[in-house]
Amino acid sequence: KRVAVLISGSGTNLQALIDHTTEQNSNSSAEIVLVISNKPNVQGLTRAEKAGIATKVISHKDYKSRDDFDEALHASLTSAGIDIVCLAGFMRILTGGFVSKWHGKMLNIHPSLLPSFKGHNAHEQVIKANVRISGCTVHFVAEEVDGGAIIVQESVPVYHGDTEETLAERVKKVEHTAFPKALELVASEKALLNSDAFISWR
Ligand SMILES: Nc1nc2ccc(CNc3ccc(C(=O)NCCCC(=O)O)cc3)cc2c(=O)[nH]1
Ligand SMILES: N[C@@H]1O[C@H](COP(=O)(O)O)[C@@H](O)[C@H]1O
Repeated sequence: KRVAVLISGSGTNLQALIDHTTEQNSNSSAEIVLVISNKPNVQGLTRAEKAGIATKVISHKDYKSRDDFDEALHASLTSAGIDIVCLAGFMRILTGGFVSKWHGKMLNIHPSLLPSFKGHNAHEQVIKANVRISGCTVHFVAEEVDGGAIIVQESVPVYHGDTEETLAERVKKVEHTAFPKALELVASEKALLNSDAFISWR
């Protein structure tokens, strides 16, 4: 399956996906052929270039509306013959129109155990809630932000005195195994999204 990864920043999850799909004995069903960032000069673009993967910057600032931005995104993905889209630290909310075109073909990684702690400040919410376990969730992207069907989750302990930084670092380690695992399940069609809430497992 031809995979595009959408990023906005450092791209450590992108790197984990690259390492997994290019490792010989992973015989992965997925091949990353395109990386798109909505921000220029981010480290994730350098990671893609080093791996010989095509890159593109589509800045939301160049578009009048969210719909226009999403349409440009969709055009790039379809012209590259993309089968699966991975959001890896991509920080733009996508319109329902775009999401529906990629139903069951678009994955996102979120740094909490959904459905708890949705939104862009998950670690802050986790620390404030004084929970003792956190982790990451890879889910299909639905119109409701962070509300899509869950594919893979991995947990980590939360320690007293943890800061957002110490927690983020511990969570990122398991993100880098969870995302490749989820991509493999979807690319090999072991995990299929039938309705927005349910996944069928083959
Ligand atoms: N429709 C849909 N689209 C998404 C886009 C990105 C992400 C990644 N996780 C994200 C979760 C939250 C945000 C957020 O609130 N950012 C601040 C507002 C930025 C903006 O104005 O766009 C961004 C990405 C998930 C989703 C999703 O679950 N559903
Ligand atoms: N979606 C969230 O944004 C961060 C992206 O980090 P990176 O993959 O760009 O290093 C990760 O923590 C991920 O959970």
